[in-house]
Amino acid sequence: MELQAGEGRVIAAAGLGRVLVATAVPVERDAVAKAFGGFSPGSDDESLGATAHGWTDVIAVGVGPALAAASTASALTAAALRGTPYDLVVSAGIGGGFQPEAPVGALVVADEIVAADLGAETPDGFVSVTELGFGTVRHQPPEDLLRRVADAAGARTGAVLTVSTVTGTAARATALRERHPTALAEAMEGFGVAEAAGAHGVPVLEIRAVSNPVGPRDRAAWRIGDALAALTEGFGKLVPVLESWNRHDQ
Ligand SMILES: O=C(O)c1cccc(C(=O)CC[C@H]2O[C@@H](n3cnc4c(=O)[nH]cnc43)[C@H](O)[C@@H]2O)c1
Repeated sequence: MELQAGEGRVIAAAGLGRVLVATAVPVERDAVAKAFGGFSPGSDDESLGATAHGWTDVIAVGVGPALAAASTASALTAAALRGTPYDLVVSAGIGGGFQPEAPVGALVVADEIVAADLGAETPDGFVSVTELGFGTVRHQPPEDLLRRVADAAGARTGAVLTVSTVTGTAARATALRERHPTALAEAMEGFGVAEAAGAHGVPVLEIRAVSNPVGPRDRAAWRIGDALAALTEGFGKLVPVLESWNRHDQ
């Protein structure tokens, strides 16, 4: 069914969920929006660059966990104040893939969203803020939904790490994998988006298309165009899953 801008409220009223997709940068936002048939006029929130697709808004929230958290929280609050709250938040974009499990061009759906460098270095190694007694370093997407999304999109599932510094050495890639053996990808926004969603009591997913291997810095190895194409193709396949998702499925 082709939806026009503005129909989101009607659909939400009928019980289907409203979805906020948060990418870091506009080129990722546009790649996701393409899967929904491109932009529709009548954005719900022009100041945040939101683009209405009936039941889904796709916005660029900025690079890094702090800006992503602040922008996502603003969008969630604005929607709630309008009386059209979101039922699901999806952090999406390109990311680094741990080799060989997540090759360039692969799609990864997070079964855990982990803040991998939020903690303290000690003589005995890294200690997370949770181990230090402060807050959480992980968010758990709804199991049933993430499996349905991954199956539909042909994606791998595993932990997606959020880092503030892009990994640039083999030693750091190895250290991350030792601490997080199920990690398939790293990126810079997922945990921030998840913290905002958690503060609003809204479930979260993270979907990453692999643009580069996690490891020694090699700009020539980036395949951003391929990753953006994979993002569009993946979202195209999972639109029906999101369309039928309902917060009562949680
Ligand atoms: O300068 C570098 O070596 C470098 C390598 C990979 C990515 C970057 C970025 O500045 C992109 C940050 C942007 O893209 C996401 N992203 C893509 N690949 C990775 C990665 O390997 N590790 C972390 N983040 C990545 C990220 O979510 C940001 O939105 C620079």
